[in-house]
Amino acid sequence: MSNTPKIIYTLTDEAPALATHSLLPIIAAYTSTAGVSVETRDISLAGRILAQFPDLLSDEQRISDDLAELGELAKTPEANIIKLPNISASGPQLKAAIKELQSQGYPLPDYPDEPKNDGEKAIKAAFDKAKGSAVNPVLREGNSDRRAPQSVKNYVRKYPHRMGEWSADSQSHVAHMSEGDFYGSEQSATIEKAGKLKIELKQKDGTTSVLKEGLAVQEGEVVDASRMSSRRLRNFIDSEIKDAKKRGVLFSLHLKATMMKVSDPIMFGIVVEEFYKDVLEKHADALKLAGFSPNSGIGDLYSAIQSLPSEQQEAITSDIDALYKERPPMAMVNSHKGITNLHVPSDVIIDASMPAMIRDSGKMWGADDALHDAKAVIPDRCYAGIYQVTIDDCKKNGAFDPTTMGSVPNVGLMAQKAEEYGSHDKTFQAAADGTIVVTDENGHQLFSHDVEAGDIWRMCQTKDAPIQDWVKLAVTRARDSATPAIFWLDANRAHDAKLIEKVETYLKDHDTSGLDIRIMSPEDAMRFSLERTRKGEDTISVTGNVLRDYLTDLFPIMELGTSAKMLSIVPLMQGGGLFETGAGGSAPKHVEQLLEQNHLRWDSLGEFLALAASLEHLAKAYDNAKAKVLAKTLDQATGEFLNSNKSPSRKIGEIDNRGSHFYLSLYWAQALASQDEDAELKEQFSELAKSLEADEDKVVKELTEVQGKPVEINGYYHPDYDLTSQVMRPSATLNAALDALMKR
Ligand SMILES: NC(=O)C1=CN([C@@H]2O[C@H](COP(=O)(O)OP(=O)(O)OC[C@H]3O[C@@H](n4cnc5c(N)ncnc54)[C@H](OP(=O)(O)O)[C@@H]3O)[C@@H](O)[C@H]2O)C=CC1
Ligand SMILES: O=C(O)CCC(=O)C(=O)O
Ligand SMILES: [Mg+2]
Repeated sequence: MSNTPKIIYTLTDEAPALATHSLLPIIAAYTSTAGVSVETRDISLAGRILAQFPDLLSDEQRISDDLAELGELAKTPEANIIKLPNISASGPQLKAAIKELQSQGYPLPDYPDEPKNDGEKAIKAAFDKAKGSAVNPVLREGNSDRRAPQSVKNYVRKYPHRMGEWSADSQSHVAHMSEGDFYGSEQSATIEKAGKLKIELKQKDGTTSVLKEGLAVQEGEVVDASRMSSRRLRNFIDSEIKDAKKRGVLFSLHLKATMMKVSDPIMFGIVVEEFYKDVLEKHADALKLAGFSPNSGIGDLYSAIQSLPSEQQEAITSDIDALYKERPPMAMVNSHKGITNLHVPSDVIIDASMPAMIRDSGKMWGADDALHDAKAVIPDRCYAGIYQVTIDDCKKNGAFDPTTMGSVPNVGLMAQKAEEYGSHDKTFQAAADGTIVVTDENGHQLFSHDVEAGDIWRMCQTKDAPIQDWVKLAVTRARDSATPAIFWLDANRAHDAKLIEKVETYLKDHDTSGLDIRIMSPEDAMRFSLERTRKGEDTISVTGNVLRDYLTDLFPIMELGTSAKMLSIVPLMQGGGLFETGAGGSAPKHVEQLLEQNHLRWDSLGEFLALAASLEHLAKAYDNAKAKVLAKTLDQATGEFLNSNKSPSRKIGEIDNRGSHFYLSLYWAQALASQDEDAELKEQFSELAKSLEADEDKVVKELTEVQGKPVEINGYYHPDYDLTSQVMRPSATLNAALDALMKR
């Protein structure tokens, strides 16, 4: 253990990155009083891209690979990382970020969609390291513990968010495949002896190609493989488009093209091809020439065709407009701007999009700017059913009531790239008809799937140590909060059946006397948890990686209005701590509002909660009494902050993110001034508390009077740092007070 206590605060993207410019100076000033240093590391999309190309950049432009460094740090006991949400870039976002960096003078190459030689292949591979969910799997060397603290539940009971009303005759529903999907084809095995696996495609024509070899597996780890038939997916989409039209409901698609960065963009592309089939077939040659890629969404068509003659552009766009009349109405991301559900693969991300629909009466926005019932297409069956169960419950019992409902915290298996979310380097689209087989070093065959050209095949790994740690975490949580804990595992699914064996074994390692721990299929577990939650009872969900992601948006969004109010801890397996902020994303819409009106509605509650947990961890690890006092008083300040309802408003002229930071610092200083555990802190903060109290009106005025006008920060993915700081720190009075604290 090194001697200097250190917290690493991550610099990310969009709204959380903007908020950091205002919050970090407060955190740095307060923690400096306990001898804690706060260092930043850049894991933003722009930073991740630049770190890939050191040789192309000048000395001033070159930056270190902070993500790689943090990935290593996460494997050590010293790790104390506060991780804010970052962009998990889809193809279009990655290209936009590259373009912006090029325009700022960074000599980066273009993204080669179809690399033609080894040089281009290397460039694509470098960019792809920054693509999709590139950060979280690297840092998550532990399982996840996400919950709504009692203070937050109390706040919501006092200031409940709005929930849309549900009607029993809602036509909204989930549509999933009934055959040919990943669920139906899964094969699973537990590895008996460490070794190496090989994945091959044995083509019908007799040739064999190696897709991957030397894939290391550990003893006791669970591996599985499954296949999504592209033909069956196409058939399914075709019939669901017709069904949506017949029922008069919106057509919407819910995937996770960011986290599942290889398989889901392909599935997204197939849906785009089916929905716009007639137009895409009619103009196939022109669109090929223009470089349109369906996997990037129909938005890509509109940019690609710019290179075509204008008559051809018009012919294509008017055919699309005509097609919309034939097709079912589409769920919209932004009806004013004509952005549909199929525009960009990262616009509709299932973990957040399904809960938002369920919170809003089961409806989504149509092109007419009104809410309508919708068909939510979630092709694979592994997890689709949980949303249908929730919809059925709302139809029967009405919307959930945030003032009375219980809570569903989550203990999620995610360490060491567990399950589907670690499958990208083992996901392939079959180049030809044949069989994909997996064999070990002795030639023993583990899995075999017949595939047709275009099918998606993927393999997942779930290591044994993370499973043991997950079971332990579940038992600890159940004990600490005296709450039933349910393992959401489906005995009829090959992978889950293997996990059930392990869970049953590892539960015996712990004292579970008096605890209510059960294993249920996801749908039964959902029914059980919803029934309890309606009665105000809490139920811990213990799930794999995907359900961890889905449930930690679904329940917080119903219970708290947003997953930003979650406490999200990752106890790292080597003893360090990773403190994630909230469970949601980087809120691009919030950036838009800041740029247009200088108002940032981002709620940093997740950051406050994470910081308190990080300080508490640090206090224990370094036996630092002052850090302990800081953690305790920050908790009190957060309680007061919630109680006084100083969360950012959505309205111009009222306190926004920056105002909420001021109030947190005021309450934190007051709590430090009132405590008697540390006289030095008491003295330092008494003075600050007094000056902040005296200046409250002045600071709030300085923070709100700047609103209502557009601001410029010179970039979206890579804004100017100093300019952004100026925008985010408009109160000279608050800045001076913090400077004075730092100088002491
Ligand atoms: N951990 C991570 O790093 C994660 C990253 N992402 C990434 O974030 C980006 C955007 O994803 P998206 O699915 O749109 O989800 P977001 O969570 O960013 O946004 C959905 C909506 O949730 C609300 N919201 C989210 N966070 C806050 C907050 N702190 N305060 C107030 N409201 C909040 C906002 O609602 P309203 O507009 O009504 O205010 C927002 O528009 C993507 O690039 C995605 O890959 C997504 C999830 C996790
Ligand atoms: O890493 C990502 O892309 C998203 C992560 C996420 O949604 C989550 O962990 O809840
Ligand atoms: Mg999520």
